[in-house]
Amino acid sequence: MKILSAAQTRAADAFTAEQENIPSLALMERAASAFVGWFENKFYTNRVQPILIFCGPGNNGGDGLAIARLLYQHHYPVQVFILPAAHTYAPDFTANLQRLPDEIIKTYLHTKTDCPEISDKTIVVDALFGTGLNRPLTGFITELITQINSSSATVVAVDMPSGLFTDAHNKLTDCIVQADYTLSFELPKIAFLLPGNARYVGDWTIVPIGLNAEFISQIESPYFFISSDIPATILKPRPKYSHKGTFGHALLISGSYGKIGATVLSAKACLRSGVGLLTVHCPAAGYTILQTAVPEAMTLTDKEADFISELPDLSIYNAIGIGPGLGKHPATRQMVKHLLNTTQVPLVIDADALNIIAEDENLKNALPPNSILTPHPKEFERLTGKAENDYHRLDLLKEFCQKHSCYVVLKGAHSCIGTPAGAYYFNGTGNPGMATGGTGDVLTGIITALIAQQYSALDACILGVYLHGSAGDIAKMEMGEQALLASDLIQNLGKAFLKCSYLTK
Ligand SMILES: NC(=O)C1=CN([C@@H]2O[C@H](COP(=O)(O)OP(=O)(O)OC[C@H]3O[C@@H](n4cnc5c(N)ncnc54)[C@H](O)[C@@H]3O)[C@@H](O)[C@H]2O)[C@H](O)CC1
Ligand SMILES: [K+]
Repeated sequence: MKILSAAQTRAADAFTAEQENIPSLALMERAASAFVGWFENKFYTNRVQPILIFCGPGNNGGDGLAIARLLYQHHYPVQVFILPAAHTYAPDFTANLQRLPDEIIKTYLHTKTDCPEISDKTIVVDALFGTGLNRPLTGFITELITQINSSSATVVAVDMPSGLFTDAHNKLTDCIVQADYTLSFELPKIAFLLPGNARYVGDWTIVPIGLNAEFISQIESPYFFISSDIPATILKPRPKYSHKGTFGHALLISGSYGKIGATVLSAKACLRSGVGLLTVHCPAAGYTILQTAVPEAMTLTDKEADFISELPDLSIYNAIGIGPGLGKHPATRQMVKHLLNTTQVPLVIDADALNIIAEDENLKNALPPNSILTPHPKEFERLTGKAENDYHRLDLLKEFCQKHSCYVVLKGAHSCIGTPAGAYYFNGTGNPGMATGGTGDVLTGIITALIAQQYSALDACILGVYLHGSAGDIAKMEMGEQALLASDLIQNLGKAFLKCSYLTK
């Protein structure tokens, strides 16, 4: 699914209104009724809690007024608070103000003293500003927002938490609504996918309002959100007359003393992701562990007991994953250097292999084209230097991928894949239960298996992060978040593949 900027969203809005002959007021009504549908589902038993709806002067405020009318018609106790307009109110705002039933109490807010008390039991609907925000909020509005944020009310933002830019950096000092929920229209916003904005956006949901699909498919955007639509088109069925040679032979270079568990996790994930054959090269100390824990994998041992110092013959492998549990012994560093200088097979690089590469500019420049790097934010910082903010980090991601012709999976709540073409793909699956040791090793195994099966680097990254998160979500349904282990992801990879394959039908 494409992610549009604020300006592109406005264009899609205008195009839909014009081409489909839908007045913008009708589009606003769709948005309001989609909001109310979601709201009733969420708070359906509740006709007692007062609902305070704060409306700004633009179309976001217009949504708020339409929402107030619809909720009132559904017998919710709503009150409306209206900000003054600097110049004029948006036409659809005015139209909805005229349609507001007289029974709804409406208050114009001019100064802080006009602001209502916001008790714990209240639901606040934030319809102050949406995608039209064009500068940080100032003056009396910030006092109102501070009051909303310091209350214990449940805060629901319409389209955007007010004060948050849709696609640009906010300063830490900007005044922004801290919503518990954000209900947004048609497509996710970039701002929802960045870790620094989590405290403003809360739990976000997208509802369709029927913007013109053709227009959206034609518009150029470097940003994509991975929901089931993309992976379902990528996943390839296994042909009837296939054999293990059809699905590639992967090599996993992994492990050091005390970290053979990472190798086991990565190897199992690789095997559970459809690879034809897997060979693991590990320190000699890992031999019995691997042969026992992962009998399906062939095991090659290093001459060293506790770390990896040498490379096997690489000529028979069509995918190489390196890094989980590797350690940074000087001999291991040499091995990594040797690998980068001798192979043209794209690599899947994780953990200490990334750290070793980060410490040597020559190694970064030696990355085989189309390699895939899977850093967490700290490893990414070692590779590129410190980012000033989330948007700057996206710039660094793009620069790195372009400079080194590689793909980077920047891991996080919405893992972001950067590509050499300058695109960004944000993942939509996964949950906080996956923030536990070993889940990264599992991802390396999955992506390595997909590369071995001849998926392109981009498809392997997209399908890999999606299945990884989906396996986590399936595991969460059984055991919640706290008890979730990396092994549970492996256990549920089969179900994640099945779920994805049903969507391809
Ligand atoms: N996306 C869609 O398809 C639909 C969106 N809808 C809703 O419309 C808003 C966007 O509305 P817009 O009128 O463009 O902008 P806002 O309401 O967010 O605000 C514009 C309003 O505010 C003034 N302003 C901007 N920044 C500031 C500031 N820092 N301080 C004070 N005032 C500011 C600006 O000058 C305007 O007067 C979108 O989010 C949806 O909620 C449609 O309802 C349905 C279709
Ligand atoms: K809002």
